[in-house]
Amino acid sequence: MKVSVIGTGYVGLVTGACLADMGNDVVCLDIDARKIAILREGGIPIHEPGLDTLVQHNAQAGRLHFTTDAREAALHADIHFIAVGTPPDEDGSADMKYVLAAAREVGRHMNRYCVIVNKSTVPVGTAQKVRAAVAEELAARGADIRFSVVSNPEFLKEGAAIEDFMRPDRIVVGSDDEQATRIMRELYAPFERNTPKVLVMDIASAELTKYAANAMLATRISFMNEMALLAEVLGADIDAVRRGVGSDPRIGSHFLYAGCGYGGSCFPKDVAALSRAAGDAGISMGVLDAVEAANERQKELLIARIEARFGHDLGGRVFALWGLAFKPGTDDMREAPSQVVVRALVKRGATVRAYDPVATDEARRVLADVAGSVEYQSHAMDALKGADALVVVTEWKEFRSPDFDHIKSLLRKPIIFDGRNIFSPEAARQAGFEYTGIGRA
Ligand SMILES: NC(=O)c1ccc[n+]([C@@H]2O[C@H](COP(=O)([O-])OP(=O)(O)OC[C@H]3O[C@@H](n4cnc5c(N)ncnc54)[C@H](O)[C@@H]3O)[C@@H](O)[C@H]2O)c1
Ligand SMILES: O=c1ccn([C@@H]2O[C@H](COP(=O)(O)OP(=O)(O)O[C@H]3O[C@H](CO)[C@@H](O)[C@H](O)[C@H]3O)[C@@H](O)[C@H]2O)c(=O)[nH]1
Repeated sequence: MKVSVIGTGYVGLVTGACLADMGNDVVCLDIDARKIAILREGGIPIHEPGLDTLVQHNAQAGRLHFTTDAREAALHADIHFIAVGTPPDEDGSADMKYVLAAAREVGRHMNRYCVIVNKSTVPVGTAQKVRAAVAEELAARGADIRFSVVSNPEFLKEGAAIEDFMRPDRIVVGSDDEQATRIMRELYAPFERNTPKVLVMDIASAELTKYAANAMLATRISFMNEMALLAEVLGADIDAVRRGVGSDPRIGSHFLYAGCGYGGSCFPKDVAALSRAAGDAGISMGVLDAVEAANERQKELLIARIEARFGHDLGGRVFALWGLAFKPGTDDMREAPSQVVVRALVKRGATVRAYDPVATDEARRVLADVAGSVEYQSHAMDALKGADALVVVTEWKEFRSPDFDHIKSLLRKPIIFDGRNIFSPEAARQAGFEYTGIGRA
């Protein structure tokens, strides 16, 4: 099928590459000429395992093209995916300006019936706004062309995006139009060879499903983070509690890991946007507000621990920081807890010696305001030299099998603050470390 993907960011690029790999003829559009130039030259602008090969393979096969020309994309496709950003507005609500601009581009140039698919995470009611924007553009040029708008939220996780897209748990399609539903079913038919995956529902329910899923996952994390604080005080171990709780199939074992808070481009903004939308609809969502508040507190936890150990004034101290990305497997720094930790350490006078396997360039850009006090290292061990303590913020695999003797020989003091509970407290203590995890006595 002929597809255009509007917005070649994280979701757009994964969607475009995967749909091309399934045999569709895909044009990816972006207003960012730099991104498109990188893609045309065979590079990719983000770090996502396997994505470079998938993009190159499909581009070479002639199924995946990149353009900044909205007209070219509009004329090419029968299905247009809108996958642009929906960042938080000043009041926390989702900013729809990119989605509506993308819709207008389609309306301005389309020349035949098409399905416009909203893949961006958008509040309930957006499909109607998209429809109105497209209709306005058609009317402005006196064109009488039929089109359908459907909602098809994306559930992929960064770091596992291709696997998530290609082996979905479910594909949610919100549609009130039989022709559009048929086209979407046909597009996703390759995923349904063994089990049905497409859940067709009304548009409002599809739009809300996306926010409800992210809010539920964020709630689990904040719940476990609060439980971790309690476990510490009561002398319990949150990791044992996690295993005990998660083995109940009604609860399940995923997304129960306590740590130094959730980050990323989705949970923080989507929880805030849902709470805001609920407020606008006259519903107060106390649970969601508590989820947010608990996460803000959790991101400050490592600093509180460091202060309790070293005092408020950290002038002259050096901290080794392992992990900058908001989670392993990505170079994404959006809302990363590391940003809170680094800025707080620097504010108190410390120097940060940071290492991340892939996010250093992104971190340099995002943390430019504290550049003078952050030294980026190319190897994990180099970050430790002469540091007062090791602070673990992201649980990259390469940190998981530590040579404690080596770490100890490089640090000025054998102290570890483990913000992701990746080390065994017993092993660390046996090796002579002062070890502090999250929710572990
Ligand atoms: N990142 C994720 O893991 C993820 C997962 C599921 C859903 N989502 C949702 O998907 C949407 C996109 O997220 P993302 O992380 O891919 O965003 P992103 O910021 O990485 O990319 C958005 C892209 O859209 C482009 N763009 C903006 N306006 C445009 C226009 N009018 N025409 C063409 N291109 C335009 C931007 O230049 C940018 O490259 C958001 O609503 C997000 O909440 C994200
Ligand atoms: O048990 C856990 C699991 C995750 N996290 C943190 O939660 C954040 C988000 O992690 P994850 O959900 O794996 O990453 P995202 O790529 O942001 O994916 C989420 O957000 C996407 C965008 O909406 C959705 O599509 C995905 O389904 C949803 O998992 C990260 O900071 C993790 O460190 C925890 O603290 N504990």
